[in-house]
Amino acid sequence: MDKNFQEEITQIIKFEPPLYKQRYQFVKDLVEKYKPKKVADLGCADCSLLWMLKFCSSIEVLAGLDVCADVMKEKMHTLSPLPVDYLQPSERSLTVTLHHGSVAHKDPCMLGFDLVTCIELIEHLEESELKKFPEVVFGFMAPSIVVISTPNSEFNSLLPRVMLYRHPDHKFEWSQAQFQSWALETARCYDYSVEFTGVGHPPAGMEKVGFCTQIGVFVRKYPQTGESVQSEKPMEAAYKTVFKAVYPSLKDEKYLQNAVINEVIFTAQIIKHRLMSKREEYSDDPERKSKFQASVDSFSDYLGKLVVEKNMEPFVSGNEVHIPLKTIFSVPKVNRLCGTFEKLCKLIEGKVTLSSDGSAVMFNIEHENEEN
Ligand SMILES: C[S@@+](CC[C@H](N)C(=O)[O-])C[C@H]1O[C@@H](n2cnc3c(N)ncnc32)[C@H](O)[C@@H]1O
Ligand SMILES: [Mg+2]
Repeated sequence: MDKNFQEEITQIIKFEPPLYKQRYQFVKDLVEKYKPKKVADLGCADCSLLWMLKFCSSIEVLAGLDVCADVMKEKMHTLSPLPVDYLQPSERSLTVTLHHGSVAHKDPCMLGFDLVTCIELIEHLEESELKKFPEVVFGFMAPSIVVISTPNSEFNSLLPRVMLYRHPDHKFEWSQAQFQSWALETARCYDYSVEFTGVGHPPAGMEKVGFCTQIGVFVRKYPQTGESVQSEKPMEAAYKTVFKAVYPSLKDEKYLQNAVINEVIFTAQIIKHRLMSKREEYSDDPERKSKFQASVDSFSDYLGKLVVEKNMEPFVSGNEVHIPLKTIFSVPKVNRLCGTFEKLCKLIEGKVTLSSDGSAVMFNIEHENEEN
C-alpha cells in the first residue's frame, strides 16, 4: 500500500526513479560497498527488497521478517530458485528464509547477520514495540551494520494531500531532529556510530527541508564476539518460518559433480570432433566436416592454441578415440571447477567412460565409422 502511495506522490513531485526504488537502490549500494554475507530485512512486506538483494553476489544468507504473514506470502514464490539456477548452479551458496514475527521479539534465527535493513518500518511500530526495537536489533542481533529509513515529516508540507501522516498505518512521523536524536541515543547506548543521509531531494531552494525519506546508517564500533556467546544460552524460537529456499550451488558436491561431468563430456566431444575433422580432411567428405562446426569453432580455436604436451595429445586407436584427462584438465573452466587433477578424477569416477588405465576419456567410434 505504501508503495502505491509513494508512486502517486512521485507523479506529482516527480521523484525519478520512484522513492521506494531509490530506497532499495540505497540498500543495494550499501551491499555493494560492504559486501555482507548475511542480510536480514525487517518488515520485508512483499519481499521486493529481498528479491533485489538475491542478485547481490556477496550474499549467502538472506532472511525476511514481517508481522504480517499474508503480505509476505503474496510474492514469496519469487524468491524460489528458477530452472536456470539448476541448469547453471552458481558458485556461491544462497539460502533465503522468511519468518513470521515481530521486531519486538528476539529469536536466535536472527543472530550472526552482517547487515540488518529496516526500510520504512519504525513508523509502523506501536510505542511499546518501538521501545523494545533497539534492544532486539542493536543489543541482541547486533549486526555490523543497521540501516533504518523513515519518512521525514518536514517534507510533508511539500506533499499534496498529506494531512497528518503519509500513510494511515503510521504511528508517528519524525522531523530530522527527532529521528537524529533517537538514532544518536540508540547508537550511543549500543556502541554504534551513525551517519545520516536520505533519498528524495527537496526542490531547489528548499534544501533545509531535507530528504523526503531520511536514512540512518549505523556501524557497530566493537568487533564481532556476540554470536558464540549468545548461542551458548539456548533460546526459544519466537518466529515461525514460512518459507525456505536453498539455491543449487557448486559448493554442494552433487551440483559440482554434475557440472564437472557435463564440462568434461562437452570438452571431450569437441576435441574428438577436431581430431575426426583432421582425419577427414584427407577423406574429402565436406558434408561430415561441417558437423557441429558452428557450435565448436571458437572453442576449437582455443583448444588448438593450448600447449599440448606429447603425452597429452588425443589419439585414435582402432575404433577408440582417447582424450587424455590431463588435456581436459588444462581447459580453464574444468580447471577452475575442480581445482586439482585428483578432484577431477574423483568427480568423474564411474560416470564417464575412461580408458583401462583411467588416464583418458574414451569414445567408441565404431558406429560412426559404419555410417561412412
Ligand atoms: C511500509 S511497510 C515497508 C515494507 C518494505 N520494507 C518496503 O520498504 O517496501 C512496513 C512493514 O512493516 C511490517 N511491520 C509492522 N510492524 C512490524 C513488527 N512489529 N515486526 C515486523 N514487521 C512489522 C508491516 O507488516 C509492513 O509489511
Ligand atoms: Mg511507512
